Amino acid sequence: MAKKQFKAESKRLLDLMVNSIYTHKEIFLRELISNASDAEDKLAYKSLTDDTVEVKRKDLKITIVPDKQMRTLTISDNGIGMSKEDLESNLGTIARSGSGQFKAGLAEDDKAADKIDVIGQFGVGFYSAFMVADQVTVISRAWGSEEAWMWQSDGADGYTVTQCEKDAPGTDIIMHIKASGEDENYDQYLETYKLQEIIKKYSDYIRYPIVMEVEDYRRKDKPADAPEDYKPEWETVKEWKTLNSMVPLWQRQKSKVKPEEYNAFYKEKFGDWQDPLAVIHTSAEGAVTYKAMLYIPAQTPYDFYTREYQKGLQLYSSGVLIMDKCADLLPDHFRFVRGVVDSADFSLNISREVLQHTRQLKVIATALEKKIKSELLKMQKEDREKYEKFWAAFGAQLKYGVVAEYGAHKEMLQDLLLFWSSKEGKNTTLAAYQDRMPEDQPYYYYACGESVDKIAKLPQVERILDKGYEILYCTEDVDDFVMKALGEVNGKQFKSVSDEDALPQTEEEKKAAEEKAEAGKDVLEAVKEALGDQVKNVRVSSILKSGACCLSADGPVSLEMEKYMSKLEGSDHPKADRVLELNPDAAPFAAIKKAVDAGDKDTVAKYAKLLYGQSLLMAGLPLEDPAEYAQMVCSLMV
Ligand SMILES: Nc1ncnc2c1ncn2[C@@H]1O[C@H](COP(=O)(O)OP(=O)(O)OP(=O)(O)O)[C@@H](O)[C@H]1O
Repeated sequence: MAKKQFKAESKRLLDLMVNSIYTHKEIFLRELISNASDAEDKLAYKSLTDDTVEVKRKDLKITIVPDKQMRTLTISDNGIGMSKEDLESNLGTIARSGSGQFKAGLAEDDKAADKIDVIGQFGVGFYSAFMVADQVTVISRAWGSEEAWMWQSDGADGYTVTQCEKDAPGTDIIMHIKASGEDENYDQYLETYKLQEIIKKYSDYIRYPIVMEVEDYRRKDKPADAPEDYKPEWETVKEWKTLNSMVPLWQRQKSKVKPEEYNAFYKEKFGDWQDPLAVIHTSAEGAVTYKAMLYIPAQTPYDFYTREYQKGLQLYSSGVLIMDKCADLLPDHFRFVRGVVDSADFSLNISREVLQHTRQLKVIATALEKKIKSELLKMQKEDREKYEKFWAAFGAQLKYGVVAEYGAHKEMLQDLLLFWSSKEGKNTTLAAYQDRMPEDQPYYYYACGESVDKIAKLPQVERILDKGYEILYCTEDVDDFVMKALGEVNGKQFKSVSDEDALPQTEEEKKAAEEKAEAGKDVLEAVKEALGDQVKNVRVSSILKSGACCLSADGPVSLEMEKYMSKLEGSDHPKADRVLELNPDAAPFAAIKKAVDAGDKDTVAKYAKLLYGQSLLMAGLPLEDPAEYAQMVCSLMV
């Protein structure tokens, strides 16, 4: 059976193209400039491969001319140009890419091909002109030909091609800009400031100069014979200006870029007024070829810990901006990193606004994550002061990273963490803590609280310190979760000093504790009865040394977790099972015992509430009835 060809309703197809592919109308300029750059590239390639073509790369340029009176915007190049046939086949057939064919025709070992970077591939970009123009005229003269041709279309009723005059080879794209309406301001595409802005945004790294005549308001030179009361005069001058930077910093050799250049680029591009803490300039060749320039900022952006903050790296393909914040390139724990990634290998979708396949992205993201980690580790080892600055700005983010996804990233992050060390009186890494551990120390110890000072005074801290063991003082809400998520590092587990089994007990110690618990049973029961449901249990403490009491929790929810969750939105948060721990060797225990033995229930209740209140305060939790507590304390004084 004979195969039939698909037919396309070209008018509808064009309409679809113009109205459905792109999200932003301003993209038309990026597309036409990319085409002009491709045309220059093809001519540059020709000059490298054909001795008869004498074109100097430095003479190649792209010119932008807005004309408000005529309502036209003209984009001209002095590149390869198009013959009548080229115009008909390239601009008359939607989705036919002369540039794509050109690229496909280059041999792999073609040395001259390395010097060019053709962008076009889909054969649709040109038609984006109809998003902003109601008529497009293309005047083109192919290189080496004397003839020039004019292609013209209003986008709806096909196109015409007629012969015309053109002085030199190259192409002029003349767009007649649509009239502005209520919904859309087309006039802006005739304003030089807007055109400059769009070019800077999307086409800053096009490798040929993009020039436009712009107005500048300047102070006139002071005349030599100016009178004493001379007032400065201003004038408006028109001058041709190159709008794009051309060579992106990240394409330059690392050794040739000065630190000031890196810093200036960062500040301008990412709107920070402080120099970054570190720059990572890296490239890779192989499965995916890319160049990246990443920065670690010195300060926390004001919205960093809010939902408004968007993570991501700028993504370029062959010097053209594709995405401003590509989130897939950064894991959440490194969301503070700013920077750019450039690769010609991305599978772009037809609008060049998103990427089609994420495989290349994944490869790059994984490599960058490792790079960022090793850069931070290097900073931690070689410039601790700087690292402390980094930690103050973004340490919490790394901790959230440890907790996220059930601890899936803990191995990536654990070496980067810092905690306050009871021994050092400053921040320590886990590795340094482990190096200092006495041989018999069974765990990494940590204690949570509001501040280092307050934690140091917690009664449950005492016996661990007395053993000569170091404690990590944790002052952030998330810390308890971090320790639970870390679980075990280098064969040692994390233990809260408030855990009953924080210090392993010998059989004798266990027996002695059981005996004490048995001996104090009537006190424990009386205190529990007095406190009722406020506590789940009252027990003889094995975590106190000289302190009289403290609060701890049984079960999976710790007091710190309860505090953390109570700050989250919503009302139904899990509560810790509170346990009041009493020290049978401390004087208050004996005082309660006396009251119990005397059958003085009121005094027992008062003492129980006092000890419970103290324990709540030390744990950083609110008293349930502060007035009653104050009264009870006062009553002790009279
Ligand atoms: N200024 C120009 N000079 C020479 N040829 C051009 C010019 N503009 C467009 N062309 C030709 O027209 C073809 C179609 O252009 P169009 O912008 O529609 O697609 P493309 O650039 O090939 O691909 P993409 O859709 O990926 O941008 C190009 O491939 C190129 O051959």
